[in-house]
Amino acid sequence: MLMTGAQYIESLRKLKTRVYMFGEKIENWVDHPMIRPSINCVAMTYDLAHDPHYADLMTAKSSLTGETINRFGHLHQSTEDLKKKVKMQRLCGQKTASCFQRCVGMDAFNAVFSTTYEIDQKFGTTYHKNFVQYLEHVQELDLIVDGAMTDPKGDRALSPSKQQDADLFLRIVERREDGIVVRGAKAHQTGSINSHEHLIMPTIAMGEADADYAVSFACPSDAEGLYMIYGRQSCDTRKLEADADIDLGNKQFGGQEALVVFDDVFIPKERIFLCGEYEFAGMMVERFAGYHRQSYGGCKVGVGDVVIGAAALAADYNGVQKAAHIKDKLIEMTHLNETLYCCGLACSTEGQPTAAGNYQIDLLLANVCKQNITRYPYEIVRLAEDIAGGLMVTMPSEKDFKSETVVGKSGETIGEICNKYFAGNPAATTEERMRVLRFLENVCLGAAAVGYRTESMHGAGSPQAQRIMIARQGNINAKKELAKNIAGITTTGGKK
Ligand SMILES: Cc1cc2nc3c(=O)[nH]c(=O)nc-3n(C[C@H](O)[C@H](O)[C@H](O)COP(=O)(O)OP(=O)(O)OC[C@H]3O[C@@H](n4cnc5c(N)ncnc54)[C@H](O)[C@@H]3O)c2cc1C
Repeated sequence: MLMTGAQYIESLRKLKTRVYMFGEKIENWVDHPMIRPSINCVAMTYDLAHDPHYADLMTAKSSLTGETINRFGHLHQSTEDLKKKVKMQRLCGQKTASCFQRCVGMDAFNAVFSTTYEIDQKFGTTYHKNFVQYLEHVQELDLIVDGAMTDPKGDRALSPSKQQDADLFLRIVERREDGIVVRGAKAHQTGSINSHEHLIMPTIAMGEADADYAVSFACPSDAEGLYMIYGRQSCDTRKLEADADIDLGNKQFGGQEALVVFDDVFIPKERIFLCGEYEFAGMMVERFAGYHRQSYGGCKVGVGDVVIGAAALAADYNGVQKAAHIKDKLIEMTHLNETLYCCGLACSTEGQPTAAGNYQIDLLLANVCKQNITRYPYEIVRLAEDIAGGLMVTMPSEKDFKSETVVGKSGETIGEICNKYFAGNPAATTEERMRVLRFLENVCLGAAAVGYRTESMHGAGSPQAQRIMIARQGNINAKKELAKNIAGITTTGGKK
C-alpha cells in the first residue's frame, strides 16, 4: 500500500511515542508548532508518490513482493535505481527546501540487507531472513524508519568498551532465549520522532572487546523503555510566536533531530540483525555511510536549487539583477550545485551488485561526493548572503511591517515606515522582498541551516571520515605505476 501524506500524519497519532522538549513531556507532538514542519516534510514524500507525474521516481516495484512501493522503502536493483534515488531526493529537496528525513532509513535498509547476507554466509545465522521479513512488513505498511547509527561516543579517543560510562555506545545488556535487552542512546537522529520505527546499526568498526556493542535491530518508536529528547535549532522558538509566517522563512517545512534513549529496551529475536559478530560492524557502517554520502548528492542539490532561486529573486527585488558580478555569482552557485549532482549521479552510475543482489554505489566516488558536500553548500550560502545584502539579518519583524501603531509626525504607522524604507525594485512589493530575505536567513543561518549546512558537514560522517575512505580507495600504488610507465621508470626503487 502507498500511504498519502494525510494518512501518514494520522498514523503517527496512533503511536505512543514519548517526546520531551524544553524539559517537559509533549503530549500532542504531532501538532506541536516546532515539530509539525518536519512532519509536513515527510508527508511530502508520501504525497509525491501519488502524483502520476513523479511515479517513476517516487515508486518502485518491490524486489521482495513484486508490489508497487514508495522508493524510500526500496532495495536498489540496478544502477538505474541508484540514479533514480538521487533524482527523487533532488525533487524532494526542491519541494521542501529542508531535510525530508526519509533517506536515512532507505540507506540503512540497503546496507543491512547486504551485510546480513554476508554475516549469515560466514556464521550460519538467520539475520538476513529476519531482515527480509522485517523489510516486507515496512514496505507493505509504507512505514518511515529512522536509520540510527551515531552513538553519543563520549571520549572520541576511546573504544566503546573503554568508555568511563559503558552506556555511551548502545549495547546489549542481557541475552535471553527470546531476544536481547539493549541500553544506550543514538544522537542527532533525523526524523526519529516522526518515524514509525528505528533501525539501529553500530557506529564504528569494532574489535572482540566490543562484541556487546556490535548490534543491529529494529524496534517501534514507541517501544517500552524508548524515549526521545528533541534537538533545538537556531531560531526555533519563532515557530511558537502567534501567527508567525514571514519571519519563519519556511513556514510549512523543516527538519528534525533528537536524542533517542534506549532505557533497557527488549528486542525480540526476529528483529535482530547483528548480535555480537563484531567483525561485521565495520562493513555495516561503511555500507550505510556509502549510501548516505550518495544521498547528499541529491537532497542538498534540491535545497541548493531553491537557494539559488531565492538569491536570484533577491537580486531582482534589490534591482541588481543585471549587474555582471551578480550574474556571475549565480553562475558559480549553479556550477557548485550541479557539481554535487554530478557526484551523486557518478557514484550511482558506477554502482555494483552486492553478494545479496541489491546494488551499492561506488564507494570512492560517494566519498568524493560527500567531501564536496562538506564545502559547496557553505560557498553557495556565502554567495547567497552576498547577493541578498545585510537586510536578511537586520530587518524588523513581520509584526512591525503589519503594525498600525503611529510613530511618524505625519501620523505614519510603524508598518508604513517599514514598508517605505525597506522597499526595493518597485516591480516587487516590500512584502515579497521581505519573504525572500527571510527564506535566505532561514536556510543560511536559521532553522534550515541545520539541514543545509551542519548536516552537510557532519551528517554521514565528518569530513575526515571521507578522507580516510578516499585514502583507502584511491589506490595510490596503481597511480605510481602509471607514472612509472609514462616516465620510463623500470626499477622498483623508492618506498612503496
Ligand atoms: C543535522 C544532523 C543530522 C544527523 N542525522 C543523523 C541520523 O539521522 N542518523 C545518524 O545515525 N546520525 C546522524 N547524524 C550524526 C552524524 O553522522 C555525526 O554528526 C557525525 O558522524 C560526526 O559525529 P559527531 O557529531 O559526534 O562529531 P565528532 O565525532 O565529535 O567529530 C567532531 C570532530 O572531531 C573529529 N574526530 C572525532 N573522532 C575522532 C578521533 N577518534 N580521532 C580524530 N578526530 C576525531 C572529527 O573528524 C570532527 O572533525 C546527524 C548529524 C547532524 C549534524
